[in-house]
Amino acid sequence: MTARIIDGKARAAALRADVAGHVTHFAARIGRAPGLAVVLVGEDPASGVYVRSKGKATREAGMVSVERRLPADIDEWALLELVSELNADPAIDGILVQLPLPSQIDAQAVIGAIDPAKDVDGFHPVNAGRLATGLPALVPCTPLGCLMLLREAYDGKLAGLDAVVVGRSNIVGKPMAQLLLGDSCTVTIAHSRTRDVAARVRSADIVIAAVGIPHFIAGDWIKPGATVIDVGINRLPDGRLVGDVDYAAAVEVAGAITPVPGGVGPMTIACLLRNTLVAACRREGLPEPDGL
Ligand SMILES: NC(=O)C1=CN([C@@H]2O[C@H](COP(=O)(O)OP(=O)(O)OC[C@H]3O[C@@H](n4cnc5c(N)ncnc54)[C@H](OP(=O)(O)O)[C@@H]3O)[C@@H](O)[C@H]2O)C=CC1
Ligand SMILES: Nc1nc(=O)c2c([nH]1)NC[C@@H]1CN(c3ccc(C(=O)N[C@@H](CCC(=O)O)C(=O)O)cc3)C=[N+]21
Ligand SMILES: [Mg+2]
Repeated sequence: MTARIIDGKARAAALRADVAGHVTHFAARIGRAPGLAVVLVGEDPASGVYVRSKGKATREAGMVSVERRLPADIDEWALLELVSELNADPAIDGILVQLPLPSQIDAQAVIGAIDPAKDVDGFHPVNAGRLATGLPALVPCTPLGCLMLLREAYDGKLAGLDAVVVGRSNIVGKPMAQLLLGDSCTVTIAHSRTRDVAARVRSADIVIAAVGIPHFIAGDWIKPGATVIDVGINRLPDGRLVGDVDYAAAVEVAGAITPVPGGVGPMTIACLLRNTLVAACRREGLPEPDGL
């Protein structure tokens, strides 16, 4: 049996179209479109590509896109100054500071300086705490996109499933585990000190791979019929983009699997637009857009 391929690109296009519809209503009601500011420090070419594609997607959804570029050697206070300027700007509903940041800058200090109401990445400790305690939050885009794909794959019935999240970063692994717990999965978080990752993965109905190592998850680790969500984005020396899962092997065992590219990545960008719309509605006192 070969796995069903989960088409993240198509699901993301549908979400972006839904967001665009809500943006039209927002603009008619409020007299302006939601605004997203993306801050890029330095000239990392891969980051430059993401920032440009985010800007294009933002404009296509009818929102205002603001790009602020700072040189790589800037000091932390200059970045904090820019963040407070964006916090105070009424036309800006969402602020994303592209990570990673150069080593002279304390990323936690910068994230902590963003107004939690504009923190569309969901990285601020206030949003992480709200997610962990079940309060309304801005939820990190990549895990939210994964959850949307899973809810669709299981027709909303995730309760009681065994999920293993490989990776415990603040931006992917930890919030992913919180979201799965919120949908009543039994959640295991594996990381670099886990004694037998393969055994954990073999027991899972749902596998989330967020490690950053190509082919880390072997095909014979996958329980037959399991759903595999591959968050990894790894550039090989030959230029190919691959995930963290040995896709060719896993696709023969899994019940459903996300490809790279075309899986989680496009969902991340669509969820960023979704979060910007949600932040804008909350800031303007409008009801939450439904169906997103
Ligand atoms: N598709 C998308 O939209 C996005 C994709 N990504 C991609 O997802 C991947 C993960 O990103 P991110 O969470 O930021 O990465 P981090 O490097 O922050 O975290 C990697 C995690 O993997 C764990 N890990 C490393 N080696 C092993 C090992 N041998 N066994 C088990 N666990 C291990 C680490 O454990 P420990 O904590 O112990 O060090 C850590 O928790 C990357 O490929 C990244 O490019 C990221 C964001 C968005
Ligand atoms: N503050 C912050 N927030 C982020 O969300 C953030 C970040 N910093 N730093 C970098 C990572 C990475 N990330 C991706 C988003 C989309 C794709 C994506 O759309 N990928 C396409 C392929 C793109 C290509 O071909 O290069 C796909 O998987 O199909 C990938 C990676 C967001 N990140
Ligand atoms: Mg780490």
